[in-house]
Amino acid sequence: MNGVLTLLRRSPRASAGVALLAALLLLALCAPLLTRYSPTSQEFGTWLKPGGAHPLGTTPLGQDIWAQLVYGARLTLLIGFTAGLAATAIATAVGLTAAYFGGKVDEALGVLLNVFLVLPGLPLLIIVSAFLRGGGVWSIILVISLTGWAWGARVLRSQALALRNRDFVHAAVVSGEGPGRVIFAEMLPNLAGLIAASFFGTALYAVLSEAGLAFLGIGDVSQVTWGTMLYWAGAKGALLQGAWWWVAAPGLCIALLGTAFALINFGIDEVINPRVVHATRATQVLRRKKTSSGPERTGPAPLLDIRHLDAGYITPNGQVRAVRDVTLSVAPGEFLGLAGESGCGKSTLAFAATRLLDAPGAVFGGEARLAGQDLLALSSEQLRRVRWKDYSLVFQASMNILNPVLKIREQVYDAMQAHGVQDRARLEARARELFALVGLREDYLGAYPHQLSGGMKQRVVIAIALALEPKLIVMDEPTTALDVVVQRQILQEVDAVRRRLGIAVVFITHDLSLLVEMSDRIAIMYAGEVVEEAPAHHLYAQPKHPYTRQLMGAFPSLDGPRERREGIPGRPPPLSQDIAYCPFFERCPSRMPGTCDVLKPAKVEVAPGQHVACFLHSPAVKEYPDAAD
Ligand SMILES: Nc1ncnc2c1ncn2[C@@H]1O[C@H](COP(=O)(O)OP(=O)(O)OP(=O)(O)O)[C@@H](O)[C@H]1O
Repeated sequence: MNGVLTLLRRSPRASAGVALLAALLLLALCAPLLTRYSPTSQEFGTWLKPGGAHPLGTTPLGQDIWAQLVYGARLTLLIGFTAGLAATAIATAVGLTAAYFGGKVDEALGVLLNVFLVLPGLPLLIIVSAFLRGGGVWSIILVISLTGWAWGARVLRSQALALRNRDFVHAAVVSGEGPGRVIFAEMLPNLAGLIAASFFGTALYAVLSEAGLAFLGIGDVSQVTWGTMLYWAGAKGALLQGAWWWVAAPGLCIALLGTAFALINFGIDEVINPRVVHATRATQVLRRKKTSSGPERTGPAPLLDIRHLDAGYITPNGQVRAVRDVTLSVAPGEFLGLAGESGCGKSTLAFAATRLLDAPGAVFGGEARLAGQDLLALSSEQLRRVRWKDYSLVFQASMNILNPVLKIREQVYDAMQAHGVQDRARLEARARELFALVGLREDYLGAYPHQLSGGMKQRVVIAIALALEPKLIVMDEPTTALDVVVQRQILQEVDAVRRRLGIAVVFITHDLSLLVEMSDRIAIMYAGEVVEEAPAHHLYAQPKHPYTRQLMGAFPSLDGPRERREGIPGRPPPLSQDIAYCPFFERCPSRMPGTCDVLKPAKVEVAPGQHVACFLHSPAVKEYPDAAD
């Protein structure tokens, strides 16, 4: 309803179209009030001129033309609306199914679509209606619906394809919502304007097709429609007899109806296009959790256990191995920070381990276990059940997962509903509780995403990620787009919540000083490998890997005077090549030619919980203690 009001307010064309359509609808509905005569009765004089009891005269069969016009409006509008609805329903179903499923489904539907698009409209209509002759007005509706859906389907498919790649749709998929729910609850509302425009476009096509078919004498010409009026006027030589009004009246009505549909169609386009252009947003949520024990770790059994994970991208120029033989684990309730320069593979690691790496991304080998369950071996249905409930993920562009046309409340409900919580009172209570947890006022539940600031949307996404109390949340630079103060506030709240609920967090960022403050343990990645991992305070006080040291040096210290910081000279090796030696060799100030550029250092435990992959700390170089410290 709000949408219709907005349309009328913003578009004078749509208002004019709606007014015209309303007038024609009134004509059809009030037919018995507008004439005393039946449209089919033949009781009057023939070829009477307009005037007196017959405002539009009579036909050569003695029928009242005005009565035919007002009653004819009923069937004409019925055909327009019903065929428009049916064709739009087919177009929407085909367009969205093709876009959502993609691949072979899209190809098959694309072939069907192209066949219907290249078949010439009128001949097709004539052939199909010849087959369905005798079915009365419903066969005409069927013919028009079957021949009129393809254009709408093509437009809807291309828009739905763009929508399918939007973050909020990805987030809905990974949060466990089934295809039906994603299509109808997430994608469809965003296509409402386009679907409405498609409906009015198809209704216009239906009215014109009916008139064309009727004029050619195809279909049931005993029915009274504006089209069959034209047919009889032509067949009886109305123009030759000088009865031009018999042709003009239905012709004008068809033109007015067509104009009304076209105006509404234009109006919708006018209003929805800018919205489509401006509708952007950011935030992604997923989840994950894991358990298993790694040989290098002592203490509690890990929740997330990544072993020898190899992942990356398949490009036309070969494989990019962005994650190389990574073994990493996270204990229940632990805050693990993952740091490293841009492009070192942090996001790829998070995506690969949580089964979110889409093509051209691929996992080449290894394991990622969550509470003992091998995530990489799960079917999509099993995965759907695990995500959201057991683990969630908050991504860099975290505001994008919020659907612009749904209220925040529905989006907070969605994840819970997808996992079986249906009771409205429970949903509402939980939503309020979550908002309190992330420091948002409850009344924002009733707002739309555009009414919230970036920081607030970020909190909403984090609230959604917490909705089912997952055991693990992976956060990939979740606050990068926000200012430092908001960033810190949000992180402090996340930390407080995870401590209270015992949730483990994997936190990815470039900002090592932030990690040192927040994390229990930190893993440093370089060129796709984890080169050092250690308890946060240990890493801060005693970084062992030359890369970690340089990375520390590139950030301001937590205390002490302000001073100029230098970046790390040089660049990491390209991840498209094999690196059978220390990947940091070229940039390392302590490199040992003949060793570091020939062999790969294994990870060794240099202090409790501190593992380093560097020959400076391997037994072979223990004789160079000075170099190691
Ligand atoms: N779609 C892709 N196709 C090919 N290579 C890719 C693709 N996406 C990422 N890469 C490459 O994979 C490597 C790792 O990228 P990734 O985004 O995981 O790094 P990151 O450490 O998370 O970086 P950032 O901190 O900038 O997000 C980079 O070298 C990047 O160029």
